[in-house]
Amino acid sequence: MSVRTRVRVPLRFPDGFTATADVITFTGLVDGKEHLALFFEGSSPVPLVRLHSECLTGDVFGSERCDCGPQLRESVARLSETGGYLLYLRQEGRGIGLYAKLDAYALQDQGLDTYAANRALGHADDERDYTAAAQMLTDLGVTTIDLLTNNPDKARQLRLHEIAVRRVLPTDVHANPANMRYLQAKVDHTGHTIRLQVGPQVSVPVPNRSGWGSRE
Ligand SMILES: Nc1nc2c(ncn2[C@@H]2O[C@H](COP(=O)(O)OP(=O)(O)OP(=O)(O)O)[C@@H](O)[C@H]2O)c(=O)[nH]1
Ligand SMILES: [Zn+2]
Repeated sequence: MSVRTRVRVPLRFPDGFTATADVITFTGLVDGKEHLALFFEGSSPVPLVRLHSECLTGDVFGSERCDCGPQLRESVARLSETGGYLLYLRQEGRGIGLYAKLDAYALQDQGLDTYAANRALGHADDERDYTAAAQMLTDLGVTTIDLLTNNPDKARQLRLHEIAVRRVLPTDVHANPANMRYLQAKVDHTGHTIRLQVGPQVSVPVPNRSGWGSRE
């Protein structure tokens, strides 16, 4: 496994935000998928890393059923500020694929929560494996990271693959009426560190970006 290609790409988002990243591809990743790394220049010896699981509906079309689109936009903003890596992982639908995710949405419209819907379709709650992400980091010479996520499983799996996660930093809370139930299920079921508040809210920043219970 190794880096295959590295190309510089100027990025412009629909809201006018711009950044520049090196887009990096790989050979020999364990799951054979076309995962990407985006490198943002910075001076920190320990890079900030975001593992973003593909979500076509949220990332591309702006679906409000989840928080993926705003998390992606936030990650790029933070990474272009501090430097680091965005790993864009082809794990659509928590690893079950796009069509199955939409089947799961249909079941959620009948009352199941996001995890029960997966199980009703014969899938596990979360089928994501981060071995390839660890391989990508290793290929890039990155062994110690600060990880931007609310999902404890990402840090746990990376550590199993010898990636030292120095700090886990939460993303902002990107709640709206259409994704509230989904975010609540993540908190209740998988221990996602999302500070949900009661009542309507939109993209509420968490006060401390240095990690839960710690300050820089
Ligand atoms: N199966 C399924 N997948 C979903 C659903 N909603 C979003 N996803 C997928 O979930 C993945 C994102 O996972 P999340 O649980 O939102 O967040 P996370 O990656 O675990 O945690 P963060 O790092 O904090 O973002 C993407 O691949 C989405 O396509 C759903 O209802 N069912
Ligand atoms: Zn999503």
